[in-house]
Amino acid sequence: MSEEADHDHRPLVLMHRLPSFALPFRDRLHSHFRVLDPHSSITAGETPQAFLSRHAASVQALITVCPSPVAADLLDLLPSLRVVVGSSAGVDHIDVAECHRRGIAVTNAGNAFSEDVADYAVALLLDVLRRVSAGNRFVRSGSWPQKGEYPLCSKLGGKRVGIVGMGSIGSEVAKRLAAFGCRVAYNSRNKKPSAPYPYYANVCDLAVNSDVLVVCCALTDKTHHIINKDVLTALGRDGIIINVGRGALVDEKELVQYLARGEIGGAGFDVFEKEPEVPKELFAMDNVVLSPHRAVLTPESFEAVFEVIMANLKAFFSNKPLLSPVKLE
Ligand SMILES: O=CC(=O)O
Repeated sequence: MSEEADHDHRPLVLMHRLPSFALPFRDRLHSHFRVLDPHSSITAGETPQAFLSRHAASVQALITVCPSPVAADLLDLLPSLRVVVGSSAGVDHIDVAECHRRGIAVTNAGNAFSEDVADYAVALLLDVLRRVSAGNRFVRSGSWPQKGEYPLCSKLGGKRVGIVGMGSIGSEVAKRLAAFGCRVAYNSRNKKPSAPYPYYANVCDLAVNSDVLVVCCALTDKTHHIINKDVLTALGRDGIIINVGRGALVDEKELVQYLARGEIGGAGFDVFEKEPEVPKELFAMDNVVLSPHRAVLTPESFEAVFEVIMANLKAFFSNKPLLSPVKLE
């Protein structure tokens, strides 16, 4: 770093492995913080590890992007780190317990993505039920009208939708689907006084009473494979699974087999257990809609998340309450 930077007392913020489309935000951070960005500051031939050890000692804040892991090995390189500012809603890539053990605060994207993710969940569900993508393929392949009648699809209104995770994304999904005339119920760690829908403490009970499950809870040790064999069996052969949370919320291997055997009616995935790997069996299934983890990605969401990042950083360095702190489970 330059001598000038040595006399600059603004906190040093490391932007860790940010995708190139997030880089314009770097310039806007400059007004309040010194910004260390390996993308543009790394010396030719230097490894990211070597770059970090050169600058790490004074880094006080880390802006991180999912799924880049933040765990003990990275934290060991950053002895002055005081806050990890997550740019995603999910923080399963951050070892929150380890951060808290070291006295490092953690924040996430708060509600910045909730509306866009909820829109996307509805889009996937509509697509699976009404076969929009499948119809698109049918027409483009020249099958219409040569290959006979296109099969009937199914109406959204009136469906019993079980929402797994009634956080800010879940409540936006509920609001939208209630407006479509769906009967919404939910499962969450706790009953939410603010959610005017039937609550099921057990996901299997929710599945038995649902035509569709929309999965949008946080991935933790407790929710890993929350959608398992028992839940799929309870949902039944006409049931539909939409996952906009994290791949590992669903036992993907089981779900693929249930779909292959016709024991689940359809699925919409924005996330996968080992993304970007997608089980090949899904490619041939017309009752499945696949998406490359894009539910959050709109310019509007990006602007909103930048505001949240900035607000968290400013609050942290002026000893004010954080906007979206992540607490230990
Ligand atoms: O997947 C994206 C997020 O967690 O914000």
